Amino acid sequence: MLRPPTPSGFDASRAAERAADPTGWRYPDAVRDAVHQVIAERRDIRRFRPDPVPANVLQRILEAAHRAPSVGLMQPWRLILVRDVATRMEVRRLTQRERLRQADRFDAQAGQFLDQKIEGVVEAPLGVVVCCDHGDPGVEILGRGTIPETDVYSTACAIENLWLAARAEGVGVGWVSFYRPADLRELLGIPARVEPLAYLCLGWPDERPVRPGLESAGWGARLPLADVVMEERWRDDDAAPLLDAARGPNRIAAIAARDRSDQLIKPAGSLGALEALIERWAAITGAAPPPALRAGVLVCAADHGHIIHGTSLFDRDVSTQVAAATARSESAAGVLARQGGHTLLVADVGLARPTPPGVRDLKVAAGTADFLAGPALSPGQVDAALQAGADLAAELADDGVGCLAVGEIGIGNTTTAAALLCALTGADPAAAVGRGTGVDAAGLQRKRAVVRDALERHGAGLHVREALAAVGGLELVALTGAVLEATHRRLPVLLDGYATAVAALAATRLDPAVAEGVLASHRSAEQGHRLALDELGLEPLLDLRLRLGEASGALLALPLIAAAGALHREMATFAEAGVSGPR
Ligand SMILES: O=C(O)c1ccc[n+]([C@@H]2O[C@H](COP(=O)([O-])O)[C@@H](O)[C@H]2O)c1
Ligand SMILES: Cc1cc2nc[nH]c2cc1C
Repeated sequence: MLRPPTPSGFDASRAAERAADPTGWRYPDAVRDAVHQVIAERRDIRRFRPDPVPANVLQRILEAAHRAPSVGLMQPWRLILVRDVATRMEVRRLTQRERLRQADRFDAQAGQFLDQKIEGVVEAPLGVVVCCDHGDPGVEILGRGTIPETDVYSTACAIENLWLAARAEGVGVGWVSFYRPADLRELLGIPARVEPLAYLCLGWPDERPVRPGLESAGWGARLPLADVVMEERWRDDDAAPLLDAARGPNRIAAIAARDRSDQLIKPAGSLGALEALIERWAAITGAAPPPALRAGVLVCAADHGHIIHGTSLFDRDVSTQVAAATARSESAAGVLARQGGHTLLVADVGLARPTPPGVRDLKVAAGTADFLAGPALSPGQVDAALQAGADLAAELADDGVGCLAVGEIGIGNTTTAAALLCALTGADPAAAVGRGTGVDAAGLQRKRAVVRDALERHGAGLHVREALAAVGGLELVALTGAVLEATHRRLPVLLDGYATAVAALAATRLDPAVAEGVLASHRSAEQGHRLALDELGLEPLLDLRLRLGEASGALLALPLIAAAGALHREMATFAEAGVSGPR
C-alpha cells in the first residue's frame, strides 16, 4: 500500500504508544530539574568582567534567542551586537542623560541602583540591542489579527530565551531600559518601523547574586504564586492588586502619607527621617503610627555553647540573672517598658539555668552546643525555636499592641550573631565581630578566630535553616520566628541591636517580603551592626552608641515614633492654617 510521504520532523510516535504512556514525552528528572534551576537562578547582572565571551558560547546563546516562539512564526526579533566601546560609551551617555532627567523621581538607593546598571553598558564587553521589526502593517500574519502587539510579545520571548541560555553558560545579562528609543534608533541607524525593545549588557558577571538585586535592596519581593493564579475566572479577592499586594507594602497608603506630609506646615521633606518612617509605617499598617503607641516588647533569652572558648567577658549564669531582673522591671528594658506603658514579655527559649520567676518557660534546650564541636542546634530545635518565637509574637499581636519591639539577652550572642551574619552573607569575620559586652583586644582576636573556625568547620553556601542550626542561637532563631509572624500579620517590627538585626536578616532570607515590615530603632556600637543594617537596607532612627541589648534601643525609639505619628496626624496643613506655600 502506498503511504503518503512523511514530512521531515514527522511525529514518529503512535497513538497506541501515547495512550499507553501519556507521560512518555517527559525528560528525565535531572534534565527537568536543570531547567527549573536555571529559571530560578536567572539574575539581572550589573557588574561585568572585561574578559570576552567566546564565539561558540555567544553562538549558542543567540541560537536560543532565535528559537523563541513567535505568533504566526513571524520571527520579528532582530539583534544588533554592539562591541565597539565608543558606541557603548555613547549608549551610556544617552541612558545617563535620561537618568539625570528623571533623577528626582528616585531616592538615593534607587538612583545608585540605576547608576550601576548604566555602568554595565560600558563594563560588559558586548551589548545586544534587541529590536522588534513591526514589518509591513498590510501583511496579514496568522494569529495577529486582533492583537497587533504579538510581535513585541514574541520578541520578549526571545529575550527570555537568550537570558536563560546565557545563565546556563554562566554569562551575565543586564537589561537596561533607561533610554529614549529614538536616541538608540538614531545612534544605530535603526529604521522607523523597527523598535529597539531592550539594550542587554552581556559578559562574564563580576557578581553572582544569590537573590534578585531588587529583592536584596528591599525594593520588592516575589509574590507568592497563589496571589497571581486564579481558578476558573477573574476574582478580585484572589488577585493581587499590583499596587497593594496582599503581602507587599501598601504603596497606596505610603503615597497618601507622603502627600499629607507635603501639605503640613513645613518645607517638604524637612522632618527628614521621620517622614521616611511615617511612609514606611503606612506601607506596613495602612496608616501613620498612633500618637499613643503601645508596643509589645518581646525579649528572648538563651545561652551559647561557644563561651567555653572565652568569647564573652561574662559567665553564662548572667543571662538568666539579667532575664530575671528584666522580668522584675529592674534592668534597662524593664524600666523603659514600665515607664512607657508597654507590654513586656521575657521568654526563656534556651537559658542554661532553670527558668526564673516572671520569665515565660519555652526552653527548647539548656543553651546551644559548642559550634566548634558540631552544629549548635539540631534541625528539630531550630523548628521548635522558630515556632516558640512565632507563638510569642502572635500572643502579643492578639493582645492588640501597635508594634512588636524585639530584644534579646544571651551571654556570648554577639559572637553567634557574627557567625550567623557571615554564614548568611559571606561577610568577613574581621568586619562582623565586635567587642560585645566589652572584651579587650586579645578577646576580640579570640572571638574572630572562633568565628573563622566555626565557618570553616560548617562550610560555605549553607541554606538559612542549615546556617541557623550550624552556628545559630536559640534567642536569635526564636526572634527570626517572631519577625516572620509579626510581619505576616502586618505588625511593624522594631529591631534593637546587633543580634535582632541578624535574626531579622535570617527572616528575610526565609521570606523576602519580611524586609518591608521591619524598622531599625538605632545603630548600636557593636561593629557588625552597621553591616547587618546595610544588608537589611535599613536606616536607623538613633545612634546613641548603645550596646546593651534587651530591646533597650527599641524602647528608646518608641517615644520618637509616637511623636512622629502625632506630628503627622495633628499638624495643620498650609491650607487649614492659612500659611502661604512656597513661591
Ligand atoms: O544590642 C547590641 O548591639 C549589643 C551589643 C553588645 C552586647 N549586647 C548584649 O550583651 C550580650 C552579648 O555580649 P557578649 O559579649 O556576651 O557576646 C547580650 O546579652 C546582648 O544583649 C548587645
Ligand atoms: C549586666 C548585663 C546586662 C545585659 N543586658 C543584656 N545583656 C547584658 C549583659 C550583661 C553582662
